[in-house]
Amino acid sequence: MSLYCGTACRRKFFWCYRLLSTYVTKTRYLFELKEDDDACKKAQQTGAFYLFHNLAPLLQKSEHQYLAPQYSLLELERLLGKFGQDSQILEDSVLIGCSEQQEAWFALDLGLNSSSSVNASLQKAEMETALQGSFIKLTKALFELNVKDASLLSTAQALLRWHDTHQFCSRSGQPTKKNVSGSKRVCPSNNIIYYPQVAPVVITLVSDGTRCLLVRQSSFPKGMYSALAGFCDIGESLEETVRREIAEEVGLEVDRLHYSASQHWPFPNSTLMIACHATVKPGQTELQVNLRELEAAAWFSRDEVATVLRRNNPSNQQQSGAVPFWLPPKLAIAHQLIKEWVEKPTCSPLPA
Ligand SMILES: NC(=O)C1=CN([C@@H]2O[C@H](COP(=O)(O)OP(=O)(O)OC[C@H]3O[C@@H](n4cnc5c(N)ncnc54)[C@H](O)[C@@H]3O)[C@@H](O)[C@H]2O)C=CC1
Ligand SMILES: [Mg+2]
Repeated sequence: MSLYCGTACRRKFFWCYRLLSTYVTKTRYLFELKEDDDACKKAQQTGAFYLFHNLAPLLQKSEHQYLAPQYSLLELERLLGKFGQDSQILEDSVLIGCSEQQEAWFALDLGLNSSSSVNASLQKAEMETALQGSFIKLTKALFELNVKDASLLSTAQALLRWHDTHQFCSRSGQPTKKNVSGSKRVCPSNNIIYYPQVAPVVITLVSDGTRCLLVRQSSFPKGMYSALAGFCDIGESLEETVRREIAEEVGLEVDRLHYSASQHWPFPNSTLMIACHATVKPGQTELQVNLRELEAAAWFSRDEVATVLRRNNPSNQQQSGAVPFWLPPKLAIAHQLIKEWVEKPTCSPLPA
């Protein structure tokens, strides 16, 4: 189908098309690969593969950061052959994106118990030697990856985990079958389609106008404080979740709130973090911390938070002993929310 609406406006639309073409073409190519098994199999022939072992990505350490190596199908088949593994395991790979030149990117886990391969779990140490890298937990590696790799590997891990934990139909109990791209699983006995799940979570930086509220869960790394987060309950709007979570966890009522940004977050499962700023009424700031949810919550001044942001490295702080807390790393949306508040403390909010 033509992308132009007619000869008269061809020139004008040519410019629009030229401006959008890379992104639109890439998006439509990925859509085709998700829907069409044959096209996706073909794309694997020229595609690149990222490797995992039990959900830990294969990484190579360069001077200052981790790099995620890519392998061609041919390289992968050779490697599998070397380990006496048949290439059926490739059926477990999932599509995670593509380059601007339409080179499709896939992820494959060599350590999970595969449904399609007899001898699925390959020896981790032997693989690492052959691949000249290490399978490193994403929780450890994420913050030392560049933004592109961090995002790709987060997506890959979430998708691989979802397939690993959703291999059976919850209605019939029969094994479900993954399509080639991994965008869905289907139960052959009743045709129920299962799509990868994402849980919406709101993360809110609460302010009383001059201070912001930071909280700690006992599961956080020592000394780290963050914005207040919570899963959306079924039936709730985003605004309702923000109001409920703030009331539940610290006993405050939201006066105004506004949306800031969102982020896919792979821990502990796939969540969509929806980041907001909220204000409470001045004079209604007394905290009643729910100790079943939080270990601590406190108000911090803009100066205190700005100081910690400037030197946000827990080991430095422990050495100097000068700053009692630290904040989530740059890649986390909590960091962006806090930074936004420090830089623009009086952005115009909407009523909740
Ligand atoms: N990217 C970032 O900057 C940050 C991300 N987070 C993420 O936000 C998420 C939610 O924060 P929490 O305060 O723990 O949520 P929360 O305040 O809703 O409490 C967690 C509890 O909610 C219940 N729950 C309801 N629906 C759930 C679901 N779909 N999955 C798991 N538990 C569910 C469970 O009982 C669980 O123990 C966490 O997974 C955390 O990793 C938290 C802070 C910063
Ligand atoms: Mg919470």
